[in-house]
Amino acid sequence: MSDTIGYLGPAGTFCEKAARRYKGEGKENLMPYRSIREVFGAVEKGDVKSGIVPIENTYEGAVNQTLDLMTGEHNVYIAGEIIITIRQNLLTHPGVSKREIDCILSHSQALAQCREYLNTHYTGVPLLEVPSTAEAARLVATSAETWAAIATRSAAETYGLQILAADIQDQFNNATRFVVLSKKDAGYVPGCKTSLLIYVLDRPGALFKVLREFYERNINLCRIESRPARTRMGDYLFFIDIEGHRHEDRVQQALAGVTALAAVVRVLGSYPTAPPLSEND
Ligand SMILES: O=C(O)C(=O)C[C@]1(C(=O)O)C=C[C@@H](O)C=C1
Repeated sequence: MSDTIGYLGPAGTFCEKAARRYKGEGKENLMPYRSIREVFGAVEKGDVKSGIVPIENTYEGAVNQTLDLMTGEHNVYIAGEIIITIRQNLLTHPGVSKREIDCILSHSQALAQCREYLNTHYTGVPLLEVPSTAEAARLVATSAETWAAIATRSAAETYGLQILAADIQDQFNNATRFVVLSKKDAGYVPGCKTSLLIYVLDRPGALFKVLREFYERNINLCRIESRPARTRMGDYLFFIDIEGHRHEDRVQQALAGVTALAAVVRVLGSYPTAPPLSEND
């Protein structure tokens, strides 16, 4: 296992780029997995020391599969995060022209981030969701000449494809936040955040009272996201990120208050807040 990092592969994904960036170029020992679920499983089984998975994008929002896996019994924690700029490219076999393309493959998030571009330039061309951008590139390289992939520049090099169109994402400052999964979260350092999973019974003011526990202790909420509780329509789980480490007194007091109010409170992890995107990222 050593210090291997599992990531959503194959080689050439944005997840791989995030893993290399997080550990520092040349220092990483990476292991690709076919799905986000397999990365969770590898961390839980101890096959890898940590794993990196995408959790939200500035344009398309949450990576729902990651959130849903966080609610499962995987017994892994968030121990870190990193944000990288996402530049999507349209890749084809060398020599293929725009009018020859009859199917475009990519990860659902990548297709969504290029929705307007595709509607404008490839109206009516079938879109095919696959587990990652690099898997899309690999499939194009080994399949029909007239397929195209939305993927990274490094995937073009890895799979011998041309970049027919670069930077096709609809939003220029497109970025994705990735979280680092581990069997334990990070120890206290200044500048941490804590991710929580909270389930409250459907009562007037229930969520307000939970949020008030943070407000009254001057704890800033930096994210709140809901996902279906998969019980009945209108029942939700809340993913809340707060500033502060779970070992800080004010956070512990707030969590004690929330625990008295909510049906479920799970600390997903405390970890250092990612540095802001660099200009030349
Ligand atoms: O498919 C990849 O290359 C990934 O790293 C996954 C992923 C995602 O799930 O959001 C990461 C960044 C991009 O937003 C597109 C896809």
